Amino acid sequence: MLGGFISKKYFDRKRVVFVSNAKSYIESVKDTIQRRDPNQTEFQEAAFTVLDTLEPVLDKHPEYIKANLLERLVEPERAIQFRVPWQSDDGQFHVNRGFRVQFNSAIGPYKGGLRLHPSVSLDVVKFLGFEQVLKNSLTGLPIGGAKGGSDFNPKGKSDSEVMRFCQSFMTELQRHIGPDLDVPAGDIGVGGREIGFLFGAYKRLNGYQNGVLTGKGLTFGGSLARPEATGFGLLYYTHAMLKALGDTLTNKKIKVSGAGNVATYAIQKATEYGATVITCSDSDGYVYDPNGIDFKLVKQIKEVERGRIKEYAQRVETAEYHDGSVWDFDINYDIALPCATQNEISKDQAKLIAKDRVKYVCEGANMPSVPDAIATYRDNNIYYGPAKAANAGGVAVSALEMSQNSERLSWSFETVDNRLHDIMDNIFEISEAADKEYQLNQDYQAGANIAGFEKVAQTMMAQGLV
Ligand SMILES: NC(=O)C1=CN([C@@H]2O[C@H](COP(=O)(O)OP(=O)(O)OC[C@H]3O[C@@H](n4cnc5c(N)ncnc54)[C@H](O)[C@@H]3O)[C@@H](O)[C@H]2O)C=CC1
Ligand SMILES: O=C(O)CCC(=O)C(=O)O
Repeated sequence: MLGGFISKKYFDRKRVVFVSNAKSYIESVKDTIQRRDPNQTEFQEAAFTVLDTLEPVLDKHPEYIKANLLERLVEPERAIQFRVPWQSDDGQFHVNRGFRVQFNSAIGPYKGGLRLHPSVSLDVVKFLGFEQVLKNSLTGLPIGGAKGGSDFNPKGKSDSEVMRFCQSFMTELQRHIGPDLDVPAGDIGVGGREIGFLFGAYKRLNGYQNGVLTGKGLTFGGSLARPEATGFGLLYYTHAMLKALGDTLTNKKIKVSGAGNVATYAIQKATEYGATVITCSDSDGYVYDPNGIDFKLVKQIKEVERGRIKEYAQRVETAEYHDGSVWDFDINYDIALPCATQNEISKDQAKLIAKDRVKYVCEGANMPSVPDAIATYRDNNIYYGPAKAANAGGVAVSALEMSQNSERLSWSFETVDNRLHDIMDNIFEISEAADKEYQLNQDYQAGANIAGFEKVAQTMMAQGLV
């Protein structure tokens, strides 16, 4: 069958690409990405990491090559950039950039978070949007992929400044979103406070449509267990992986990075499983507590007081604070759960993870390990749970929030949490099944990419030239 495509020509504007097989087709798609957006290094990292694992699927489905499916998959359906003017408390006028990348709507309305951080750019939003497409597919729920945000820095801003920014941001974003069109939620720098301000601004312009955002407050359509979902889901996934490998979380020593939404609830659930979380961090430094990090205190300092993690060590006698990255801290432990940000683990830091006898790395943050770090895990027989599988619990419960909004009912915490647990078990199972089907030797990263891709690919094929 594949022979039919040998020497097939694709006419790509002025270039002629000879596609002889799956491998050269993938290389030609990577060339196209590089040629179109040479400076989008984070998007390239996310896209190439996925493309490099799809060769066996294309060998099995040469019709995807004929349909030039990968080139369509890596091109967002729509990328919106807009001006966000706002006024600070001292009366000065400021302008930030807003983005929404609506990446793929094959299997449902666009869905994905909004990030407020100075590093946000079209590149970052595209990498996150691309990851979201396959992640959302893995949840088994009917949601397409998107991401958005702004280079606005919420650090040190007053509540009024954050509110005025959110109102201005939504003044533009509102024309592009809707309960059946595109449903944003939180991400770095966007939690319950920001979603409330964004929802209020949307409502003033369009009336009450509570399915337009997720992560809402419980009094206006939010779901119980959404704040906990990403962190809890990460531990349900990790638990499923360890179980499949004949191991448990009990008495394991865990390093967590970050001290935000994902990290806080990951620490809580890990502790409930009988593990000890010995670290957490922010962008200045990390806390080490051999007795186990108290998630309630982290939440109080970071979410309520909006302070720095340094303050944790000032309040807990057994804890130490150090400037720098938690991944440079040399101590033996069992499991690494990066929950801060992209590319936080370099190749050298991955080597230290291996030296520190870590057996498992499961990602709460999006793309926290650089490609060379992932290769280092593989070389050292460290089992690796990639972000798009391990952190899918947040968006999964967002989709359950959409269901509750549609039926105008609220489910109990237990109902949502049980469904989350089932979804995370299923994500591990389908990733493992793809790993076995394609004989990948316990490569759960490739397994997740393939399982997420197959549903989107089949759907895009069924929908014609989309
Ligand atoms: N909130 C959610 O539901 C989901 C979040 N994620 C991902 O999880 C990660 C964390 O997001 P959230 O917890 O929601 O954000 P957040 O804004 O609540 O917390 C982020 C935390 O990371 C820390 N941080 C930022 N840069 C850092 C660095 N370079 N080193 C150490 N710490 C750093 C911040 O100080 C903050 O404590 C991000 O990669 C996000 O995309 C993934 C899936 C869902
Ligand atoms: O809940 C959502 O829609 C967004 C979650 C998210 O941004 C993510 O999975 O990275």
